[in-house]
This record gives sequence, C-alpha cells and structure tokens, in this order.
Amino acid sequence: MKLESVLMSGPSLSWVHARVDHRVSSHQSASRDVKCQSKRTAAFREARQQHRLQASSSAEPDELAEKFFQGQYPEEADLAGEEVSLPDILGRMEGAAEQAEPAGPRSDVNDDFGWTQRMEPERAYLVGVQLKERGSKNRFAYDVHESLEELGRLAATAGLEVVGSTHQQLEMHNPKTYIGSGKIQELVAAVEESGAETLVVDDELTPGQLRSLDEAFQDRIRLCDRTALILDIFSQRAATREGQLQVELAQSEYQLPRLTRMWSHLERQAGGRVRGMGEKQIEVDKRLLRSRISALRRSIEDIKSHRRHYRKRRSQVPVPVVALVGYTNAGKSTLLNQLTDAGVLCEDQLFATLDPTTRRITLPSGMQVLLTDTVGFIQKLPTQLVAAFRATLEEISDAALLLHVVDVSHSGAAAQAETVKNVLDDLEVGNVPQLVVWNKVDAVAQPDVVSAVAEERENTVCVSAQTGQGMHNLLGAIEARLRDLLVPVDVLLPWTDGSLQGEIHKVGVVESEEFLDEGMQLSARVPMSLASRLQPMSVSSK
Ligand SMILES: Nc1nc2c(ncn2[C@@H]2O[C@H](COP(=O)(O)OP(=O)(O)OP(=O)(O)O)[C@@H](O)[C@H]2O)c(=O)[nH]1
Ligand SMILES: [Mg+2]
Repeated sequence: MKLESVLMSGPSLSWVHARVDHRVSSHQSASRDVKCQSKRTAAFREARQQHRLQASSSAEPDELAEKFFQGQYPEEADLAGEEVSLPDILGRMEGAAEQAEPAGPRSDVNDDFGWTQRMEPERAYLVGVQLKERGSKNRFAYDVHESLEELGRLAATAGLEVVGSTHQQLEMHNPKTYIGSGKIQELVAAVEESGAETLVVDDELTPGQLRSLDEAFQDRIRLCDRTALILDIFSQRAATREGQLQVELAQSEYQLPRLTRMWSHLERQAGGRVRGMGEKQIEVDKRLLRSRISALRRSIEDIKSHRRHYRKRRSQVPVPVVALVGYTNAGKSTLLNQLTDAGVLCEDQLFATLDPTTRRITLPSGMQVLLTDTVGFIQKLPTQLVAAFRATLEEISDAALLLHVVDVSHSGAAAQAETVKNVLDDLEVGNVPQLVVWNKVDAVAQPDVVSAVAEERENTVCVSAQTGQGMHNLLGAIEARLRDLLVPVDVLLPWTDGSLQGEIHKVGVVESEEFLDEGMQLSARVPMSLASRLQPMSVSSK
C-alpha cells in the first residue's frame, strides 16, 4: 500500500531506487550524500505521516520513521499480522544495525525532524576490469585507468568521495561475480580497510552479479554500478518535466529485474521467519513498477506528440538545425555560449547539460541556422538511457548537420570520438552529415601540429571554444558544409501532392513560394536525395 503511494507519486521514485540499495547496516545509509537530502526529507515526511496512521502502539512514530528512512522498511508494519511482529523485526534490525555501525565519531547535523545525518560525503571504493585485447576490434578500447578515472569523476559528480580503487585483467567479465571469484576476498579486505561505505563497479552489473557481490560483502556496504551512478546523476540534474520522466523511466527499467535485493535482505534479517513474504512482496512491487513504467511511457508519449507538433511548425520556418553532439565535457555548451549569448551552464563536470538549448546564429553570408546543444555521451552509456533519450535526441535526427565536438586535449580523445560515433549509430542518426570540431586546442602541447593534422582531414576544424580561437573558420565551415549538402531546385508542385511541400520545408531552405493555378511554384535548396526525386517537377525541365 505504501509502496504503491510512493510509486504513484512520481518524483519520489528515485528515492525508491535509493532504497533498493539500502543495506541493513542502516547507520551507514544515513550518511548518503547531502544532495539527496531534499528528496529524502520529503520521503521522511511522508513516512512519518503514514506511520502516524499505521504504527502499532509499541513504537514511537518518529522512531519508526527513522528506521524506515534508514532502509528498514515501513512495510514491516504490514507484516505485523503475519508470523512475526513488528517490534520483533525492529529489535532484530536494531541488533544488526548496532553491529554494523562504523567505528569512530563523525560529525552529525540535526535536521528539522530531529534525526541525524552526517555532512561528510559518502566514501566510495572503485573496482574495474581491464578486458584483454582481442584483435583489432578493440582498437579504441578504453584503458582501465582512464575508465576508472572517469568513474571517479562520475562518483564525485554524484557527491561521493573516492577513497581507493582496484582493477583486474580478465578475458571477460565473470558472469557470476563480475571480477574473478578468486579476487573477491581480496576486494572485500581492501574495501574494508579503506573505510568505504560504497563499492562502485565500473560496468553495469547483472542482477546475478549484484547478488553474488552483495553476499560476498554480507550486506556491509552499498553496492552501486556505473549505470546506477549515471542514472543518479541524471535524476539529480534533469530540469525539464520530460527529462525527469525519461530518467525515471530509465531508473524503473533498471530496477525491475533487481527488486529482489530489497526483500531478500528482510528475509535474512528475520532469520527466515518471514520466508515467502519477500517473494510475495517482490511480485507486488514488480506489478506496481510495471504499471508505473506504462504510465511514464504514456506521459512521455504525450509530451513527445506535443513536441512533434511544435517541430512541425518550426520546420515550416526555413532555418536549418545544426546540433552540437559529443562526449560529455567536450565543450559543447562552451561553444554554444561562444557563438551566441545563450548563457548555458558550462562546468568541468560530467553531464553538466541534460536539457537541450537552441539559439539562432547567423553565418558569414547572412544565412541563419538554429544551433542546438544536447546531452553528452559517455562510454558504456546505460542502454536504458540511450532508449530514454531517443525522444530528446529526435532533435538530432532532424538536424541538417551535426557538429561533433571532440576534446582534442584529452588523452582518450580517439576512444571518446569512437564512442560518440557508436552512440549516434545506435540512435540511427549516424548518417546525418557531420563536421568534426577539435576543441580545446589551446590546451594541447603542440597546437600547430594539431591544427595541421586537422587541416589535412576532411570536414575537421580546430577551435578553442574558451578563447574564441578558430570561430570565424568554424562558421565558414558550417556554411560551406550546409551549402554543399543542399542543391538549388525550382519546382512546380501539383496541388495533388501536398506532402512534398512539407518535406522540402523540413529538410531544405525555401527561398520563395508562389501559388499558381496548376500548383505551387517553389525555389529552394534541398538535399541531393530530395533534389533527384523532385527532378520530374523541375520548372527548368518543363
Ligand atoms: N582549455 C579549454 N577548456 C575548455 C574549452 N572548451 C570548454 N572547456 C572547459 O571544459 C569544461 C566542459 O565544458 P562544457 O562546455 O560544459 O562541456 P559540455 O560538452 O557541454 O559537457 P556536458 O554538458 O557535460 O556534456 C568546462 O570546464 C569548460 O570551461 C576550450 O576550448 N579550452
Ligand atoms: Mg554541456
């Protein structure tokens, strides 16, 4: 009943997601990063209210709420009528929590509700796997050190403090335990020694791997994988309604196969006396989560059709769209700001931009284009997010040209560019024409050499979005590329064929339109493929 109300209440679902990860070592979970505080405070308020209604007389509502908040679920109240009483479960949990409480005092603060939360960031330990090279396919494979460094930046963005890391070289990820089973005890010891409360794994774990690692750590730490971390960052940052819905959908899909964890631990704590309850509850939760997923899909579809309508109107204005795409932190927003007065937030942080901003710019000849900033990509991008952002990235598929921004000063620039290429292919926009922008040329050791290499390559320009170097060149290149892509046509479209007119507006630049008795006469610049289809209607060929 409670979970249902939480699930249906939308925004707090990310809190449910957090709860899935909560351990019985609940005093540790109280140290979750402060960024989550507002969501958690809301959850707490709700919990407390519900407890006032539900709690048995044997426990103070506040005490119950605090336990609930620390990952000791309020639904336990629902179990009261079953084989084990609520105070019994709470007592057992209390024992477990005491045992698990980390040694040493840490500074705590009181919030409005009188419960305590530590201000220090949660400490995280990172673990990754270096897959052994297998043939030329891995030409752009990420080095595990780079990947862990990136994971550390993601962790920091999410508000964690990295206290250590390790990796292992393997032919493939161990399907049961992620790292080699022989390495696990070593990892457990290293994590314990580091004092970390969270283990962050550099890949997406399968539900089975998650379970095995959980068991190896005996629920003493919070486990988090790269996907959960990225989803968490997205949920903290999504600003528009659509962005929030998309992230929530991605999180729900991620949680669905992993729900077992939150109930199996309850069974363990109750010493098996509530066996069967967990399973029953998992089924209920899964059903609720599935219906939430359907509701989210419907809401997103509604917004999408609104946007389609808006884009249709916009496409009637003959201004081509140029979309900035690239790896996260490549400098896309800085470039947009340099070319316009958009004032978009640029930060030396991953995923600074989640929601697209569009501005009009004028090219040297006076031709106008719309420049759109988009969300950055990252290696091992969660599949749920690729799917979720397919809608937002429709903007990209409508673009006449993609500016692929590459941070050329980054040691992994080639691998990052390859990742972007693969994601664009996944999104089925790999064949939209592109101009490659090598950014941050001010930060490379030999800018002249880099510029010379860029000049030799097709469709590549070198710039510094920060200093403004190369901007004039870039604008010229955008214009040349757009003109290249469009060919002039003069056509007479019969009134019986209305759809072609819309298509010309959508993908080309209309220069003039005249309504005649026989049809519409139109001068435009359109892509080559459309120009050849329009050939039979060409005025000059009549
Ligand atoms: N040295 C140097 N730094 C740059 C340049 N362009 C951007 N940066 C810095 O790189 C960091 C990331 O820039 P953003 O513009 O936020 O990058 P982004 O591609 O929009 O990143 P996301 O929105 O996270 O995907 C910021 O700290 C910028 O100041 C450049 O030309 N030179
Ligand atoms: Mg940005």
